[in-house]
Amino acid sequence: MAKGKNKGHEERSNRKSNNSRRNESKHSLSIKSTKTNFPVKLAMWDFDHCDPKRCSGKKLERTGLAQSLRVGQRFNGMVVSPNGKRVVSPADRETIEQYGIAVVECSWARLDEVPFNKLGGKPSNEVLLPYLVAANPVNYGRPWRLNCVEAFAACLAIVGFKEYASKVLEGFSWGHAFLELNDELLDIYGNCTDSISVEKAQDEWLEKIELENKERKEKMNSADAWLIGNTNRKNLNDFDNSSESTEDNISTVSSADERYDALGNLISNDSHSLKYDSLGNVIESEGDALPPKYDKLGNIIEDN
Ligand SMILES: C[S@@+](CC[C@H](N)C(=O)[O-])C[C@H]1O[C@@H](n2cnc3c(N)ncnc32)[C@H](O)[C@@H]1O
Repeated sequence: MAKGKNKGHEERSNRKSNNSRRNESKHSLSIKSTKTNFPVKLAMWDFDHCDPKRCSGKKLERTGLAQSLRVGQRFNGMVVSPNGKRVVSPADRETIEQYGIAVVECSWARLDEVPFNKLGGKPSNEVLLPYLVAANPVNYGRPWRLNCVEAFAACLAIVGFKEYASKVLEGFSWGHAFLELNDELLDIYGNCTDSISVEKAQDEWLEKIELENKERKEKMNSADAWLIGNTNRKNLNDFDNSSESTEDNISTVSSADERYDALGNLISNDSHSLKYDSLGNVIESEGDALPPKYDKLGNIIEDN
């Protein structure tokens, strides 16, 4: 089992002398994908928070596609991280070609344990990903909460390396679904010029799917009204002991659980409506609420 280099990073870093830290930074500049011929350098700071069997970052490391970095180890490429202050854009292509991409392999629930400012990337290269929907089995259908391999793939596709994006996802049985689910959006972002235009495209997309969700909700409400009419009929039927019942129909419509793909299409329909807490964890709730609104970090800003 490959151990994350940054497990208990603080105890270790206290023991290190300043000199050895300086040497480590110099050493990092020579990182390359030595085991594979993958044309872009992929790296990660791994905090060992996740189950190694389900961890996409560790899998990439095992197959030689990604390399592990130590906290403080310098990395001059793009750092895709929840600490980013702008979104990645096609303008970052050259940096990626030259220096690569790094991600932070950690748990979404333990972001506060990650020393983002000490990792070793250039602050100006720290970027967020724009709105995209996860296809991995842990967070399927959730916006913004991509896993490490999806984050690498998204970044590669946005800067115009779609083929490399497919290649990095190849080892994952669900990998192709990530590019399919986000195909149109990735093309839209890929045709932008800079971070500002990617954010604008994202906001327009979000407005579009919000409008579609509202329309869908209105349609569902009118379907409910129609079924209430039928309930009256059911009461009459009860009188004459008829076996026909509309109950099943009513519960199907009024407790629909909505999860959407990047196009705003319904992708799952369980027995409850989904709501998320600020970490993106699902909390169950009764009723047919609209999906919540998120900020660019995936935090809920308006819970419908
Ligand atoms: C929190 S970890 C979870 C990793 C997961 N355990 C796995 O198996 O890959 C996912 C990492 O991907 C990157 N990432 C995913 N979605 C992102 C987004 N919307 N913005 C910025 N970085 C993102 C970040 O580096 C983040 O730390």
